[in-house]
Order: sequence, then structure tokens, then C-alpha cells
Amino acid sequence: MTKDNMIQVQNLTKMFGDFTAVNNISFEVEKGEVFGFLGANGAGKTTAMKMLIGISKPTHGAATVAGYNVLTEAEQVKRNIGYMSQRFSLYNDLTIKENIVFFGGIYGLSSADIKEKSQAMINELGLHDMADSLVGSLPLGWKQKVAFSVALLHNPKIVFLDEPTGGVDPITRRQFWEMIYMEANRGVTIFVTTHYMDEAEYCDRVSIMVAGKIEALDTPKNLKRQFQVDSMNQVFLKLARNIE
Ligand SMILES: Nc1ncnc2c1ncn2[C@@H]1O[C@H](COP(=O)(O)OP(=O)(O)OP(=O)(O)O)[C@@H](O)[C@H]1O
Repeated sequence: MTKDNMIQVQNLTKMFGDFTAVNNISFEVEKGEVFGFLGANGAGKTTAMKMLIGISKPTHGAATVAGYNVLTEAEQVKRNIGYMSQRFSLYNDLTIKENIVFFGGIYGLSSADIKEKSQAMINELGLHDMADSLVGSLPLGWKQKVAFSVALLHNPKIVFLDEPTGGVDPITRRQFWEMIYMEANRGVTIFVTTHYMDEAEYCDRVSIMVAGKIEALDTPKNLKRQFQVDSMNQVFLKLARNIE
């Protein structure tokens, strides 16, 4: 791994029986980069991400995350990453504070650390009035903002976000992206999947997966130039259509 590469992927492949879900993908992600991992439903994004977070073994190929081999050093990988998914994030029947204490414990933080971080997070998000509310009673956008902060409790070097803003209104999505930028500016590497093409425009670089393969990877500006279109939405459609 070079000094600034936080994720390094070489010929990563995952097969389920005869079916190749992730087909020989290779890429690198730099420290502090916001890397968009795009693809249609079933393209192989989640399968690839599961290998990168050390919970699924590659069939072939190799990857290092935060300098650790995902195959042989999966525990170190897990300690150095944060993960947040639209589908599972916080416990609805715990309050915001209780969720912080719970996840802080899982991440192995001391009580003093949890107290300090919990206060800092509540201040940063302006959540004083809601800290003792059940997470289940919060609007989805707020839940996702809290979940993102919780995924960062243990100061991970990289945070993996799997469709973090699904179903969230555009204004809240924009606020969520401001939080993403703030963390990236602090040097946290962001690996994010999304189905929203406006969000693809916010990424430093974007990879687009089609049927298990990475068919395009560059900055949004270069991809638009390469495909001679004005938006990432058009890049996405053109790529999917070309492959058909
Ligand atoms: N455990 C599994 N066993 C067999 N096939 C699987 C398994 N997990 C995923 N697949 C298949 O691999 C392909 C890629 O799935 P994956 O969930 O990685 O796609 P995705 O790009 O994340 O899609 P989405 O955007 O819908 O989440 C799909 O055809 C899926 O059915």
C-alpha cells in the first residue's frame, strides 16, 4: 500500500457457485477521498463491500483496507473502519444517548470516552432536546445523521456507507453530505454507495459497476467528458445501455 492509499483492491472476485457476483475488480482509494461506488441493483456493490469490511472471503484476488489484508487481518480491518447502512443502523427502542453508549461499548471505548464523545456529538448535531428521545421517534433524516456520527465514534480511518440517504428528503440529504465532507476534510476516507445521481456528482471519484465488473472509474467531471453528457445520471444510463 502506498502512503495515501486507504483501500487497495486487486482482481477481487466473488463467486456463488457458478455465478460471478464480483468479477475481477481493481481500484484504489486515497486517504480523505470521497469515493462513490455505483451500480444498478444486483451489480455486485454489496458483495464487494462485504469483502472489503472483512465479513466475506474473496474467491480470488486481494484487498487491503487501512493497510490490513481483508483475508488474513479481518479483525484489524473491522477495528479501523466504520459502517453504516440504510437498512440497519441504530436501535429504534433505545434513546440517542443509549445508542451512543451501546455502540461505544461495542467499539471498546472507555466510559469517560463515551461520555465525552456523546456530549460532543449532541453539541455538533444540535440534538440537546432530543438526546433522551427514542431513536424510533426521530425523522429518518435525523436517524441517519445520528447513525453516521455513531459509525465514527471510534475514530475509524475509513467509513463505509451503504445507501446512507435512501428515502431521505433532498434538503436532509444535502445536510448529510455536508457531514460527509466535514469528515473527509478531517482525513476520514469515505466509501459510499448510492442510487442518487446528484450524490454521485458530490464524490471526488466514482466507480460504476455493471454485472460484477467496474465499467467506468474517474472524477464526475472526467466521466461526463468521456461519455459526452452533462450529468452523472446520463453517464449511468449511457453505460448501462451500452452494456445491454
Ligand atoms: N449469498 C449469495 N448467494 C448467491 N447469490 C448472491 C448472494 N449474495 C448476492 N448474490 C447475488 O449477487 C448479485 C450481486 O448482488 P449485490 O447484493 O452485491 O448487488 P448490489 O449491487 O449491492 O445490489 P443492490 O443495489 O440491489 O443492493 C445478485 O445477483 C445477487 O442475487
